Amino acid sequence: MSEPLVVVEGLRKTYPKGVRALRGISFEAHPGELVAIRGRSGAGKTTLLNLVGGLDRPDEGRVRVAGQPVPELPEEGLLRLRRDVVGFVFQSFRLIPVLSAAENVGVPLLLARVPARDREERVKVLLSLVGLSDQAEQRPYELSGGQQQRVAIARALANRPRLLLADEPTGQLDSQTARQIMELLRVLVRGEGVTALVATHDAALVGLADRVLELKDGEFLS
Ligand SMILES: Nc1ncnc2c1ncn2[C@@H]1O[C@H](COP(=O)(O)OP(=O)(O)OP(=O)(O)O)[C@@H](O)[C@H]1O
Repeated sequence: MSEPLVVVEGLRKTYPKGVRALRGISFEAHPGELVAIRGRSGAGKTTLLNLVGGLDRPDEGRVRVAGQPVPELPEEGLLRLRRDVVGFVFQSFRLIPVLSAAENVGVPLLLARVPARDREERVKVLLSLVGLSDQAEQRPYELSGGQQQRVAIARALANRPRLLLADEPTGQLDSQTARQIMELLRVLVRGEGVTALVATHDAALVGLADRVLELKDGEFLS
C-alpha cells in the first residue's frame, strides 16, 4: 500500500475552561482515500480538522501531512502548508461576495503568484470539473447554495492540494444537493488522487466514503 499522506498519533486538545475536545486520536489516511469523520455536534470534528490543517496546535500528539510535522512547523511553514498542500472547504462556503465565481476560484492561484494566462486556464478547467462553466461570471449571491459550494470546492482544488479538508461541506444544503456535492467530492478525490477528510454528521452521506471514523466526545469508537 502507498505511504500514508496523513499520520495522526495520540492527538489531544483541551480548550480553556477545561473542554477536552480531543482525547488521544490516532489514524492514517492514504492518497486517493476519502475518509468521513462522523460525530455529533461537539464531538471534536472541527478541532481535529483544524489540527491536521495547521489552523491550530494540539496540546499533545503528532500530526504529519505529506511528511511534514505540522504542530512543529513555524508560522511560515504553516502558511506554506495551507497554501500548497491543503485545500479547505467549509460549511458556510466562505466565498468573497464581490468576486465572480471564476475570480473566487482564482484567488489561491493569485496568492501563489501563478501567471495570469495559466491562472485563467486552470480556473476554466476547475469550473468545468465542478460543472459550472456557464456560471463563471456570476457572483456568489447569484448562485444556489449547491453552486456556491461547487465554487468553493473548485477553489480548494486550485493549487492541486494533496489533502482536502472539508468541514460539514453539506451542512447548509438540502439533502438532494448534499448528496450531489458528496458525489462530486467522491469523483474528484478519486480523479485527482487527493486524500480527503470530510467531517459530517449526516449518516446518509458517509456511504460514499472509503472509511468512516466515528468520533464521540473526543475519541474514536472502534
Ligand atoms: N475555541 C474554543 N474554545 C473553547 N471550547 C471550544 C472551542 N472550539 C470548540 N470548543 C469545544 O470543543 C468541543 C469540540 O468542538 P468541535 O467544534 O471540534 O466539535 P464538532 O464535532 O466540530 O461540532 P460541530 O459539528 O457543532 O461543529 C465542543 O465541546 C466545543 O464546545
